[in-house]
Amino acid sequence: MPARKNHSHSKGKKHQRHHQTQRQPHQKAEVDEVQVEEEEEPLVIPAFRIEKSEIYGRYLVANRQLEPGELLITEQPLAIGPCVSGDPVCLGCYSPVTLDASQYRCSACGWPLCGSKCKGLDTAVGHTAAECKVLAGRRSLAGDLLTLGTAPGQVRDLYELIMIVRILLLRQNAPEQYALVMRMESHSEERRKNATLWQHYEEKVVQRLIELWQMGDLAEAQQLHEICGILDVNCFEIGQNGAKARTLYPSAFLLAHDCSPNTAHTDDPGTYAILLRTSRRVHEQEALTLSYAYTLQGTLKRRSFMHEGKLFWCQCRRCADPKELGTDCSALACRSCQLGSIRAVQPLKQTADWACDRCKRQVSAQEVEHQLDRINNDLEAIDVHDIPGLENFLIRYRDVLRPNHYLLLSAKYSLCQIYGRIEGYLLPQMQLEDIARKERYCREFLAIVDVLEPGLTRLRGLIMYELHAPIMILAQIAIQKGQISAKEFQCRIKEVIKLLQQSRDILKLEPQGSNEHEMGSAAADALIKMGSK
Ligand SMILES: C[S@@+](CC[C@H](N)C(=O)[O-])C[C@H]1O[C@@H](n2cnc3c(N)ncnc32)[C@H](O)[C@@H]1O
Repeated sequence: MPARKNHSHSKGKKHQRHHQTQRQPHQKAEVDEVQVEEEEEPLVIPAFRIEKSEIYGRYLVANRQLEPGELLITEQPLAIGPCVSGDPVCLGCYSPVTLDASQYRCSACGWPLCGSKCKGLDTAVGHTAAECKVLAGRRSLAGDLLTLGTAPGQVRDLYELIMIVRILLLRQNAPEQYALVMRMESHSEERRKNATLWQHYEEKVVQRLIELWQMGDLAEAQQLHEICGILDVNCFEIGQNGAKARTLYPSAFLLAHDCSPNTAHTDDPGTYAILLRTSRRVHEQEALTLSYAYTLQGTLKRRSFMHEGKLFWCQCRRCADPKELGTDCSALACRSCQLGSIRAVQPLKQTADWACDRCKRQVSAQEVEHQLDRINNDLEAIDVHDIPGLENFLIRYRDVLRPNHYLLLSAKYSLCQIYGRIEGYLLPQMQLEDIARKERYCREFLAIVDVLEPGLTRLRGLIMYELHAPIMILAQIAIQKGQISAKEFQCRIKEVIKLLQQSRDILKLEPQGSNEHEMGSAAADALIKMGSK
């Protein structure tokens, strides 16, 4: 299943899988002024510049109209490390590992690695000799504790320290890179006011590194808190083909957030470089935006995620709209009148009551939040390959949530991906009604993604690929049975071709070697077989 790519610490949910100018790659984003050099050099207007505002802080603005798909930034990470998820990964390449005794481990520090030939051994983006020395010196406090019997929380806490140690090593070994990291926003002052958050990092990171790991010579407490803040605010979550890491990039961190953004990014599985493109047309003077949160979540959830991790309340057009740009993807069914929809009346006020648009019954935001958490837990408890389980989930909540609700869409997206792909439900084995259901779910999902992540976005590319197959099969069956005319058949085939073309054009932007790129190639092959370009 393709992994979701989100800016920073958006939590990976099972059922939600789902800055460069025209000039050179790796160019710095500091392009405030256009330099006129030699007379014969054509004047190149950089695609964007850095601005500063009271609301956003530093952010990037388009210097001219940008067309969909323009490559704006491609740059290597300043720092990379395991995500804060608790899932053990190889310190060299971030692919999943186990904690059992048979797992290959680094002979010096004892941390699990994918194998002796891991591509990330002794590279700047993997397990370096300097890091190994630090960890080997604390083997009994770190690597040796990573066993099957270790509590998941403790595993998570140990992995969390890796990226912090790597940044401290930058300070010693690459001071310029360290300085770039330390220029990033940490929101330390606001974080300090949140006693629970501050105490968490004080215990889990600061005291551990200074007192237990005896690393006080590399950083004081204040700096460690600063680094924790920088990581929470600026990290990207990346990874391809099962690998998962978090990264800091020298200029991509400057993009402001929007819940329906105008850029999309992906990462190179070999180098972990980010590739950031416009996903749709961006007008001159428009801010360049990406989404720090998963876009297929409701306003209540997205806003609290941003507030917790990034320390701001999003006020974007989508957040301000009770119907979320017309998608209505947070609406609940009213239990009282059974007719109306319950929505946030003042979505920018996080704790304001929600109300039914018919009978006006009010529900507190807290009650809504609890209800959504319960439903989300139900969904998370279902295996992603459990088709009957997911279908039952849709039945159980169809009278509780409105049809476009993000939790229903999440289940539908999982179903779109597994119908046709798992034993018992492979396309030739599927009942006609199941094929038709796959088509319906794909269409419903695509209609929402078209609004929330319009243009050249991976999610659109993936779902369009999923959608082409059921349309094609059902059209073939229908013409064979004489249920549709040749004209109608042609019309459906035209739609299939259009879906495959768009899917190919989007997914070919994904890096070579990624599952998404493979799917783009499959779309291209299917088009060739159909005699189309
Ligand atoms: C990754 S940083 C972006 C760069 C940052 N503005 C700077 O000057 O370093 C994220 C921070 O930018 C600010 N920010 C980004 N998007 C915002 C938005 N839509 N509304 C308010 N603040 C935003 C918040 O302070 C957030 O914590």
